[in-house]
Amino acid sequence: MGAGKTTVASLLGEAWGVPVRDTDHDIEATEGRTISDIFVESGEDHFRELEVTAVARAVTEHTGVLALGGGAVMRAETRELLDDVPVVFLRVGLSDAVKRVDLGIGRPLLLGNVRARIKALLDERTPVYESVATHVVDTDGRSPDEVAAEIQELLR
Ligand SMILES: Nc1ncnc2c1ncn2[C@@H]1O[C@H](COP(=O)(O)OP(=O)(O)OP(=O)(O)O)[C@@H](O)[C@H]1O
Ligand SMILES: O=C(O)C1=C[C@@H](O)[C@@H](O)[C@H](O)C1
Ligand SMILES: [Mg+2]
Repeated sequence: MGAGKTTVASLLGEAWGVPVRDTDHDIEATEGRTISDIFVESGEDHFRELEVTAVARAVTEHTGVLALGGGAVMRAETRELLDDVPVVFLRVGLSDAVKRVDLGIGRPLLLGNVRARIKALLDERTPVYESVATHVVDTDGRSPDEVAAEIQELLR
């Protein structure tokens, strides 16, 4: 969270003239409720089920840039769906992530101590992100435009 997936996907879509999708947005549109409400009303496990379906649908229907939710690749089913496509891991360190997530509002997994929650998630997830990624781009201290430019070079 706060790595810039949504922001950078949108910049890449503009640069390449291709459609952009974001599975978090797809889930909110299909459900007619926010991610926060889904977590509170139905729980994280239910959100993860919706997320697998959303990624499967996007991978089938969509050609262009796809931004995932921050926890999507923690599910093996989702990782398998990404086997045949380039996957960019936007790496962010604790301090830049904390600055970017605006107290964690709208990000239910960050409720409580935002810094501690991000640290725990980064520790748990970084090896998985690295294993799924075909490309890794550092985002600390760099603007979204700089990050998007590096990805354009990598995927040229
Ligand atoms: N490289 C960057 N430098 C500074 N701010 C950034 C950068 N990338 C994104 N941001 C800002 O950080 C915030 C979070 O970005 P964004 O929503 O794109 O992250 P995300 O990875 O999609 O998060 P989530 O996993 O919650 O969907 C936004 O306000 C965005 O403008
Ligand atoms: O990192 C996560 O687990 C999440 C990230 C967001 O993109 C949303 O998918 C949701 O807030 C959960
Ligand atoms: Mg996002």
